[in-house]
Amino acid sequence: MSVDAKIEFPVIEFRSLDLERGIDGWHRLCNKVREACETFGCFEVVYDTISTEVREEMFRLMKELVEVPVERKQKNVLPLPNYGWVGPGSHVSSFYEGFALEDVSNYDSVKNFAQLMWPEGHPRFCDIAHTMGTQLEVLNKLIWLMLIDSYGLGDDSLKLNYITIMRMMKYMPPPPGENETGFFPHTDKPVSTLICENQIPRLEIEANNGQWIKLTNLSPSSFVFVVGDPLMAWSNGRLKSAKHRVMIREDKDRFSIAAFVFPNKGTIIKTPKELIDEQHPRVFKDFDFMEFLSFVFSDPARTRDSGQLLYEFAALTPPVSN
Ligand SMILES: O=C(O)CCC(=O)C(=O)O
Ligand SMILES: [Fe+2]
Repeated sequence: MSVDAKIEFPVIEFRSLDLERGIDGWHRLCNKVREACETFGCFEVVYDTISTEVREEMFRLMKELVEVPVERKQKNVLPLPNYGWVGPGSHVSSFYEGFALEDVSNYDSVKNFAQLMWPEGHPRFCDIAHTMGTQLEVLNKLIWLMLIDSYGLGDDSLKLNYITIMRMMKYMPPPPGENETGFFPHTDKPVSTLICENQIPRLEIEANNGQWIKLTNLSPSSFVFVVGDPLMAWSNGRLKSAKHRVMIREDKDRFSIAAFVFPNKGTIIKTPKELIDEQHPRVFKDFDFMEFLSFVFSDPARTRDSGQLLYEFAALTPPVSN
């Protein structure tokens, strides 16, 4: 993929013949995924199990979604702060609009969302959003499994009860001649995220040297996997939560979809003991995910650069080696 100044952003192809646990191809993928997540905190995954037809249809339906009256959009409220409908001119940016579909792999939950937006119902939206959301959940699980295998851990070491929240976003073009922040720089607070866009490349990732890498050439079958703060904590700081942002330019509307892994109430984020030793002393305390979210969304923490919030909330100083 083409990137700014010679930093090679990882592109990993998930061919179905390599996706059998234990075979050589699987181990090669595990190592690549781990290396990408340790170096960049994210990578481009080429995954054609989610068909381009479903994906394109989803973006077409999102164009219908943004046309529903504001009174209906306002009904998209989630119990989590800052999730739910966020209209243009919010804290995110003047040019952003986002909806949140809670528990997207659960058909009834998708139906409830559709009923709020289209009181007469919208079976096509339900089918496509549920299919896409469920497939994104499967892809995320696959990537987690690769991370577990690459560290030689047991299956239970990253076993959480969670839901997948699918955020559907639109970025409007800024005034002519201007380059604008569509989504401010941040690390994700859910455990991990998969992002895709309607072929309008505007996502940027911060590399270790502080340089922003523009993801300009994602394939139509690609998704961007992003390590969130809790996954970084789980891995004892080996995996990096990637700072990312969306920079928009005057031309077309950009639509994107992000599938976030949200642990259920009461979930404790805990580093497996196998990832702690003399060389890798424990960096973060165990913490309750919801308490971390409350911290993040409490003032004044929310207004600060989010790249440091995990450290402020959970870092052990000094790190401990047992
Ligand atoms: O729209 C995008 O590509 C990214 C959105 C994002 O980073 C987020 O919702 O956390
Ligand atoms: Fe994000």
